[in-house]
Amino acid sequence: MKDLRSREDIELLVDSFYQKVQRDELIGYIFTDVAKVNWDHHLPKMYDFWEAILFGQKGFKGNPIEVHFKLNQKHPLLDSHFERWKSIFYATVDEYFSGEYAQLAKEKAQSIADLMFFKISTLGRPTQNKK
Ligand code: HEM
Repeated sequence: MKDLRSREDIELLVDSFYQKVQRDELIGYIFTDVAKVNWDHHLPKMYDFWEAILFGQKGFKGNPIEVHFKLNQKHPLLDSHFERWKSIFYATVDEYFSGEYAQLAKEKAQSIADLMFFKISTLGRPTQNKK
């Protein structure tokens, strides 16, 4: 199996990840019904995000903490949601890629997800962030 090395690889990973996310019974509706995500807009943004995280490219413009903070106010994001997000992400990486960068993608996803949940649950609305 090949490693995750190019923009094309990231596109495959991100497209496949969000296809699974949309169909997921625990978190899918947050994307499709709560946030009503415009995928034509969101997917290219996520390609840029992962290209920045993994390969240091400069294309990503956004404020993920702010976006999820607002989303959490609309609909509480729980620890269980983040755990599911991570497990789908890891499974998708492992389905297509293996190697140093595949490993890095999973480690970065974990640390960003955990930090994001920590910030949301401590600075956001603490009483709503119980499991
Ligand atoms: C249960 C967990 C999560 C949920 C429900 C969630 C949901 C969302 C939603 C609804 C958006 C806005 C999409 C749009 O309308 O354009 C978004 C944006 C985004 N998400 Fe998440 N997300 C989660 C976890 C994560 C994690 C762990 C990461 C990173 C590792 C991440 C990275 C991003 C980025 C980079 C954006 C774009 C931010 C921007 O536009 O500035 N998300 N997410």
